[in-house]
Amino acid sequence: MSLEKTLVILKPSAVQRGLIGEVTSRFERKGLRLAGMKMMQLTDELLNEHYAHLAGKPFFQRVKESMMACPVVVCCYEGVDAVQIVRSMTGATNGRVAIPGTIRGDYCVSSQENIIHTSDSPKTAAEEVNRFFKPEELFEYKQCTLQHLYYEDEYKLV
Ligand SMILES: Nc1ncnc2c1ncn2[C@@H]1O[C@H](COP(=O)(O)OP(=O)(O)OP(=O)(O)O)[C@@H](O)[C@H]1O
Repeated sequence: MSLEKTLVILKPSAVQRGLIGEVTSRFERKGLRLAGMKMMQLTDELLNEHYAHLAGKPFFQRVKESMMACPVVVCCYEGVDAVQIVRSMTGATNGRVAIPGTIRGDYCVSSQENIIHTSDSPKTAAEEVNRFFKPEELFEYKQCTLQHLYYEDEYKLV
């Protein structure tokens, strides 16, 4: 168990279909804490870095163009084992085979337009959070003035 930060990108398919609230509410309901969130237009340069592992694939250019179709919403979530939790809530790459109950399983029928990107390991998550957010853009919950909302017992409020 470790306290982790992980990156979620609400892709143009989520933005254009008006699914931002639906998807982010799932992570909030689960109990993950939103540490950072912003809308941004991705660039070819940033996507070459982010999707470097896809560089040899026939769909690489098409995926990059899809990711630049409109601004995306980039989120950083924090929680114990957050990387694995978010990844399991995401579901398989192809929305047609992703299990119902997962985000891709519930909201898409495509491999490419699959609603969200989520970091796939703690190492990748650390790199991706660093790629998309400056440290000052992330809220540190340990400085939260309302920590009793999460840890009432430690604050002797119950
Ligand atoms: N066969 C394919 N056809 C079209 N697009 C694809 C295909 N495979 C992957 N992609 C696109 O490239 C993205 C990255 O592919 P990857 O293999 O890293 O999948 P993933 O880890 O499930 O997705 P992500 O990294 O976005 O969370 C996918 O999310 C999808 O948008």
